[in-house]
Amino acid sequence: MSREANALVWPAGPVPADTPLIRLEAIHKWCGSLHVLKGIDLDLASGHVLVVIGTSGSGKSTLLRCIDMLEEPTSGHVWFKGRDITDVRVNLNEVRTHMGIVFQAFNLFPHKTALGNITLALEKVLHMPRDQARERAMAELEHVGLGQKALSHPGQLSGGEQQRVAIARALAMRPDLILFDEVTSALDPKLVAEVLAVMQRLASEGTTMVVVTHEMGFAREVGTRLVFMDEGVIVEQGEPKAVFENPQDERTRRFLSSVL
Ligand SMILES: Nc1ncnc2c1ncn2[C@@H]1O[C@H](COP(=O)(O)OP(=O)(O)OP(=O)(O)O)[C@@H](O)[C@H]1O
Repeated sequence: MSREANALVWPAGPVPADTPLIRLEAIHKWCGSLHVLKGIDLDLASGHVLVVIGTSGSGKSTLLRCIDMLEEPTSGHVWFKGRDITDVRVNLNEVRTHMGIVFQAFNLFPHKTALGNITLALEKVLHMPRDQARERAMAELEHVGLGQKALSHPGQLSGGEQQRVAIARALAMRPDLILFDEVTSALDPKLVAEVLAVMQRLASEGTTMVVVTHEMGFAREVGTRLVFMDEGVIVEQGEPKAVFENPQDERTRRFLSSVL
């Protein structure tokens, strides 16, 4: 059965107060003969900023993409607000309107303005009337400090500004959480700080976020929970400052001493 043909109603009624926003249960992911995720269990409550750090190729981005099922786990379950979204009856397009994702590549339409890119998403995905969509898009551009650049095209914006437009586009959908997949990795170092500052502001406003990052300062200072991955497993997790100051596992110690 194709998922798009499915019409399981979302969300499935009231969610009990103690249900985690996201629960990953025994997630395995194979890519051909490569065992990329080797049994991931993870709960995330609303309001947290979960930072995922680790060695290159350890499976961080794959883990992130399993959360919104852009990568389908080979086995295991992903629960979102108490519903198992690995269930083939769930319409993933519907689920994804509740989860924003921002990638390393900005994925903006070059022929549309910053405002037009966000308005279009609201019209197409949420079927919002144009005037209302423009109003919300403008508010989100102001939110990320780009109100003055609303009518600029992506080619007229710096990489940092384009990424902030992409963040505003994700915010405009009013998702329950936003996934950030190495969003500063392609940026000129001097533009990284402006994007991280926007993310820090969102965190301080209580936005639930999962952030795959190589920015250790951000991970330590802004994260409320930290996961360290190596070779497809979560080696260590905890409160970020505690993990940075007193890593328990030798692999975490080795990694932190190589990057700090
Ligand atoms: N679709 C795929 N097909 C084949 N191999 C894949 C696929 N997706 C991921 N991999 C492999 O899985 C491993 C984990 O990749 P992933 O991008 O999740 O790691 P990462 O921790 O985010 O790495 P980095 O920090 O370098 O971006 C890598 O060896 C990668 O080459």
